[in-house]
Amino acid sequence: MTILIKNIKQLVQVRDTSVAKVSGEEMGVLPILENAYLLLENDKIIDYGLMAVCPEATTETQVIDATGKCVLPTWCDSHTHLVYAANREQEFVDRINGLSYEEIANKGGGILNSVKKLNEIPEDVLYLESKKRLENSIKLGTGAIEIKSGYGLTTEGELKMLRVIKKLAENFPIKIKSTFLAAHAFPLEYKENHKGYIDLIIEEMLPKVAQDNLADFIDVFCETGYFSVEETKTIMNAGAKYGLIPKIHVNQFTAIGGIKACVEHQALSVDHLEIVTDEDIEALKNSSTMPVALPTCSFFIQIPYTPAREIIKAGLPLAIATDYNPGTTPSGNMNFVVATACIQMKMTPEEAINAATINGAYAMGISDEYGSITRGKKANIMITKPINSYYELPYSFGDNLIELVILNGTIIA
Ligand SMILES: N=CN[C@@H](CCC(=O)O)C(=O)O
Ligand SMILES: [Zn+2]
Repeated sequence: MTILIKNIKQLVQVRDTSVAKVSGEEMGVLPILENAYLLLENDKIIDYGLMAVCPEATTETQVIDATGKCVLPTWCDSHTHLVYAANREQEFVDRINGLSYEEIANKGGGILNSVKKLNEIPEDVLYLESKKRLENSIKLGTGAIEIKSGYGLTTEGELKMLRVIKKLAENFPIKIKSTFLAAHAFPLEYKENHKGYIDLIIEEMLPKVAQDNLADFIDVFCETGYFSVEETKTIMNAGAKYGLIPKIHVNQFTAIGGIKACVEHQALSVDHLEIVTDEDIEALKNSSTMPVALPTCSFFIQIPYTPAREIIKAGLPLAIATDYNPGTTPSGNMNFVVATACIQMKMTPEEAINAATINGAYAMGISDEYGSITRGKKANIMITKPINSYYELPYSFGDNLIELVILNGTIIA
């Protein structure tokens, strides 16, 4: 199957030479071609260039006229919890009425609320609920996504979540990476017995996850009141024995030295970073760990935004992702993430789009195949509605400007 997209107003994030990620000042550079064409063959990007040298379409070629429209690589959403049983809208109202995330968690809400519901829901219903969310994310332009477990906190519950993620990966054309997050919270019965729960993760859950090949990454909620830095290290070490690379929730509410530990354990990414110290920034310099900001989480639960300007000024890369989950971010809309990054974190549209594409792909270990318009990469692209320029993506926040999504060279939505 060959698709030729013609008359593209702006072909965005075009890179002749693939880069793994962009850092510091490079983040402000977003290569574009104006009045361009893009040629896709089967599941790959074959060619692109200016309309002046656009190839002739054969009779088998499907031609799409993108006059007035922009074409971009699909979003790479590197941090989600989209497999969950039910919404938590009561907590949303509790927060409006003055309770904090911590106070809600202490009342039995928060993660443990989702855990109870997850362990009650049948696996097929969990799949159907999750599938709807994934379909919606795809419609909004997401073409690669990471999904975590972490609402089971029992062996069966965690495996159930991971099996659902695996089934989504088998049934949908979107690229899915899976993360084992049993260390998301301590179940009530282990509140005073941290070692007991960590032993359960390491001795019972991890071998089963590995045996059934259910995860690519391992995650821990490294935070005051959740998993300490020492506990996080123990779990990262255990995961490493099964080849699971760490991608860690850290510095959401407090800075406790977790970032340095993650870097020392070659974490692929450190995610959240709403609270960042100079030591954290130093630890990230010259490392291969991608900082990941989750701006719509900050928006929804009204906590500080990740200091993007400080991170970029230090020469570091930055990715942005949704954090799609029922507690802190009930939205999988990467367009809104890009807009929030620009509006609240003062990222330029160029920086935000780099953060949501090539750097997001890096944070899932897939930037050799996803995250830019590069010959040989996967044909995962999106076409906007007619717009003045790609600036309108963050500018028209709240509108869906994505008209067409193509995944693996097939028109999806
Ligand atoms: N902070 C930890 N985990 C999720 C929230 C989980 C929940 O509240 O259900 C997050 O990334 O924001
Ligand atoms: Zn998260």
